[in-house]
Amino acid sequence: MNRLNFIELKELSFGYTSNKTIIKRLNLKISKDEVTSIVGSNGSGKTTLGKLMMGILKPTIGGVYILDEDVSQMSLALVGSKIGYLFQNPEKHFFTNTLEEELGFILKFKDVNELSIQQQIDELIEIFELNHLRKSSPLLLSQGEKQRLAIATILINKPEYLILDEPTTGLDIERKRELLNQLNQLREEGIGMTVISHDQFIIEELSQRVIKIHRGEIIDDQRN
Ligand SMILES: Nc1ncnc2c1ncn2[C@@H]1O[C@H](COP(=O)(O)OP(=O)(O)OP(=O)(O)O)[C@@H](O)[C@H]1O
Repeated sequence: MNRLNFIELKELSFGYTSNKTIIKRLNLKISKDEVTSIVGSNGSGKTTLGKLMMGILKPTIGGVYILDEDVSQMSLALVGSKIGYLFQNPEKHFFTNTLEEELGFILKFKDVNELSIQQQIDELIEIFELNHLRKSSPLLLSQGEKQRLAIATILINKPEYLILDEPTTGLDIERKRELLNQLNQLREEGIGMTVISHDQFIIEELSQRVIKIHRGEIIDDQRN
């Protein structure tokens, strides 16, 4: 397997305040060819790590590199064109009145014509089985529908890689299976993924590599 490093962390350290280090000198290479799960107990630093990987948070020491490019030198929009980030709370993604508007929003700011916007919206609505909800308010959807819409809004930007923070929160086993199928389909299309999760089902079914974090340090790194 070609394990080209997609994301690399070098001596990465971070604290929200100067007196408490949350991420401690992490060194890690993440390949696009396998799904990587990041696991660990509450408060171990998983979400913080995900936000550092996206450049949403800035390291105190060390750095994050996407395909050898220093994330601190990249705009959030540029990082966002390469990596789609699913927030722990999918509602953080929504700010329009209907599901269709939500999906088309980003494309309106790019040089994309109306017909192409509509085609891309229709395609994602089909994949994520949201057709009956086109005119619904994103905030009124069920948890599973919100997760699917949030992932669809990320995919419309055509990222090469996804970082998914707790993608199965609030989903029953049937909805988890549906999401798993959709994520596996994306993998087959060549989209890489890191999944931050407590959910044993999604970790076991989706990932080939499991990294365990404890108090901001890697304490285990296993491949299936
Ligand atoms: N904005 C913030 N300001 C200050 N401290 C924070 C902030 N966000 C998180 N923390 C602290 O950083 C530590 C790591 O939090 P983080 O959310 O990264 O953990 P986590 O492993 O994702 O937890 P969980 O599994 O509960 O989501 C915790 O002690 C948390 O209280």
